[in-house]
Amino acid sequence: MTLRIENLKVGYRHRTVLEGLSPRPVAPATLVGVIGRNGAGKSTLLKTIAGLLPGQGLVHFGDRPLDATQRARTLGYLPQSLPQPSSLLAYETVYSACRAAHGGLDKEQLEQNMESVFSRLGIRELALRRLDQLSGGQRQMIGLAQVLVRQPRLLLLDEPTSALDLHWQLNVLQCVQQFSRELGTLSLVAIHDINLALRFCDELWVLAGGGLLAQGPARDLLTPAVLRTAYGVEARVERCSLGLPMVLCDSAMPAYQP
Ligand SMILES: Nc1ncnc2c1ncn2[C@@H]1O[C@H](COP(=O)(O)OP(=O)(O)OP(=O)(O)O)[C@@H](O)[C@H]1O
Repeated sequence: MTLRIENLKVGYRHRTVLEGLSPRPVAPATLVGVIGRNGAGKSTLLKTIAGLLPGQGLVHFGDRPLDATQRARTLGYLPQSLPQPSSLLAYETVYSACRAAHGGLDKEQLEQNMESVFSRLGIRELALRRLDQLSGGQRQMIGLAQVLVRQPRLLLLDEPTSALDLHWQLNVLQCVQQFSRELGTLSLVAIHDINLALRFCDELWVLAGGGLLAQGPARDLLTPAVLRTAYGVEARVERCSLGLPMVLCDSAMPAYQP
């Protein structure tokens, strides 16, 4: 299903964060990286699409508005905060998320879904550990498992790699990419690591100055001018030995205001 957003305004009671947001429609199975400096509005945008903040404008998924019913059926959202530590086992929290999403499945099917998510993410050894005895990064992986087990058609991930080491950062992006391709899931991922975004995302949305500064294929979009405006940095975009673009930052511009 295609995501269509037109003239979207998002923010808080006394503060508009993004206005006139009209990205080109996004096709199913696309992995979109949402990037921009701190405070650019990445989380606010994802929360609005997730229905946690009111927004003005049009958000359609497929041929229907993304309303509460549609969200309950199609959407998976991972917030920036990690799952709260509790005495529950990791397995139990993922199982509850699975039951909530797929109430009609029998026990065997539910267990198959669970098995598939734990082994895809490579976290089977965490299944029987209590959440309050896991590290921050391990809890972030369990949070992701709680979302992926629902098999959402629209996946919103707010900095899913913020607590992860190099291995797990790659692992998560690889899983999300594979998941998007296999199930046709459309994923929006807010992310700070630009090179990770360039490596895995099909398309980037660059937020800056209260709107969408740029949108396009990840491998062509970023230029020194875009990076200067979006982040206030002097940067180069070079090709690595695989021919993929890589951003190298040289300096931060002093007293930068977008
Ligand atoms: N609850 C709130 N009430 C009022 N303003 C808020 C609230 N939460 C965030 N903001 C403001 O909205 C703007 C966008 O914040 P948001 O969290 O969406 O940015 P972000 O791009 O996700 O940043 P980061 O990369 O730091 O996570 C910021 O100026 C922030 O101060």
